[in-house]
Amino acid sequence: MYHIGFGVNDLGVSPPTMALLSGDPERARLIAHTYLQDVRLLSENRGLNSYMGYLPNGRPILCATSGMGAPSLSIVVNELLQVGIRQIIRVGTCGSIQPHIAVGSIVISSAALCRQGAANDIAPVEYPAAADPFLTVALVKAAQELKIEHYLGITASVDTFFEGQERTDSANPYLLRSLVGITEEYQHLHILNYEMECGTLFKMAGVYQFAAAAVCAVISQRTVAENIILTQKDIAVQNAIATAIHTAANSVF
Ligand SMILES: O=P(O)(O)O[C@H]1O[C@H](CO)[C@@H](O)[C@H]1O
Ligand SMILES: O=c1cc[nH]c(=O)[nH]1
Repeated sequence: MYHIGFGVNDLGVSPPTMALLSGDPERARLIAHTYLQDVRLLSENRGLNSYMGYLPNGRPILCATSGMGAPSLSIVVNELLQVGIRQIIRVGTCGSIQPHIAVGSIVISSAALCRQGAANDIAPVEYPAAADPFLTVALVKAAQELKIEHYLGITASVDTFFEGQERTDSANPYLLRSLVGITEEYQHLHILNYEMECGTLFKMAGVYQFAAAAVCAVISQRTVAENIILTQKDIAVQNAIATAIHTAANSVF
């Protein structure tokens, strides 16, 4: 495959059908090398690092990189489907927009408000961006079993980290009028968090007919400040990874 840098022939006689998909290539590497056995690097093409390995129960699984944002994710997901992947769990990071959702916890997305241009090339704007219910319940069950603080609800997926998430402490302090107050509006709509991939992933799942779910580590608390809390990022990410791995290891998907 041109972008992900590997093909079905690189996946052996019993190829994986599930992928854990991270925006950050370093997270894909961390998941593979911390939790999987017999790990093999498949490709580092364009920084879209992909690894294949085995869960303790012998199940093969892929750890792949989406890159940041929906255009890159849409290419990677399309190619992953072409090599036989049928279940994708996004293991991401996000910013909480609700006061009770603290940094360090995780958000499991039931659906997404999809404000993403790439998704409009794949499905009408009104098309639902819904997570797979079975995979999502499995994530919740995993977080419960691991006693990880978790929240289930709607995620806002947008195309920009700064303007689209109403950040003004950046190179561009001037927001479009249509974006001023959008976070408060989303709070009233009971949206839990901001990130940049789930909406397009979920719409692709509906159109391409595969199962998608997402668990994101909360690394900023937007009711308090705009910045990322680096001191708690590692624990938050570990919580999201552990939840995804527990789900993959205990599910029959
Ligand atoms: O940590 P990842 O998975 O990249 O996810 C989040 O982090 C990036 C922005 O910092 C965006 O991709 C956003 O969705
Ligand atoms: O605030 C945040 C944190 C991570 N990723 C996002 O998109 N936003």
